[in-house]
Amino acid sequence: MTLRFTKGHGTHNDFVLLADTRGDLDLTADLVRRLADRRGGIGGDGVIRLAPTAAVARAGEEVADRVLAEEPDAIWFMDYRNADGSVAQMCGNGVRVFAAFAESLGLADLATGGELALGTRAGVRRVRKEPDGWYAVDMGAWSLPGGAGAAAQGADAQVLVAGWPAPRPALSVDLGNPHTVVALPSLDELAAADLARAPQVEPVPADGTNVELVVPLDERTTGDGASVGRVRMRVHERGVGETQSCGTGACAAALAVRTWARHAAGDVPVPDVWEVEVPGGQVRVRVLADGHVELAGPAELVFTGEVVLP
Ligand SMILES: N[C@@H](CCC[C@H](N)C(=O)O)C(=O)O
Repeated sequence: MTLRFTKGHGTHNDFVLLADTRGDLDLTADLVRRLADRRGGIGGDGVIRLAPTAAVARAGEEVADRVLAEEPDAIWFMDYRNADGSVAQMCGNGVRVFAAFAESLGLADLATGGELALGTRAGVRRVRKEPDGWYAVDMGAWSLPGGAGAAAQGADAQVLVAGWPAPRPALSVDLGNPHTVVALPSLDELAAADLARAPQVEPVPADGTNVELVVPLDERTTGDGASVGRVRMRVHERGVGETQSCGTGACAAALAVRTWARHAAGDVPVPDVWEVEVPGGQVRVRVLADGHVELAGPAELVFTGEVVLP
């Protein structure tokens, strides 16, 4: 049997995309691992199945029922799997690439100012295309699981990266999927960090976490006088390892740095727009007034092919 696929990426966070428009593909963890394998398969940080939201609901995922109740137009669902075969709730770069994939299949038209509402395990996500070709996603509500106490302290966890003499304080941020963000004092330390092994997080998160190492950079001022925050980050993704980018991680990084800046600055306003540099490029994070956060960045489809399944 052969399976058609498309390979795509968002700032080099790369995915194998499968168009399961009838919703009958049995995407087992073993199949995901084989497709994502960089030597024996196609290779990717994750596998994305585009399936009818109704089919995902029929398969027993209650979140798909909630998606359709909230937004009946969200007829397509992003079934996201990490490279190790585990299921993840959300993928920010993946949503943008999913939108580009849906356009390529004729399932969405974003060129004329339209919007694509899609289902994910973290709820409905809405994507629009900007004039420069970037995709902007309303990533929904974010939160600090540690609450106001963690915001005031700047930390509710500790992270130990291999080779560090001691753990460092870290802030948990929820983007529909879990993140733990650690500030480093210099770009040299960021570059030197050993992310080949999974960082140790305390308290140990029940469902694992994605870990972002961040260095806040100087703000820049735009032509109209607005301040834009800047952050550089590296990420170790749950279920994958170090990746070149992570969209939900970029949002978590910007939100953590903004939280730290707010507490350090007292009443001085902090930027709502943040440019996040990742090894694979740059994305933009905008903190919205309604408690949501928006992620914008590129999405590329690279090639299509067929894989032979045993
Ligand atoms: N790369 C993603 C996040 C993918 C899921 C993550 N590894 C998890 O398990 O939560 C992104 O761009 O957000």
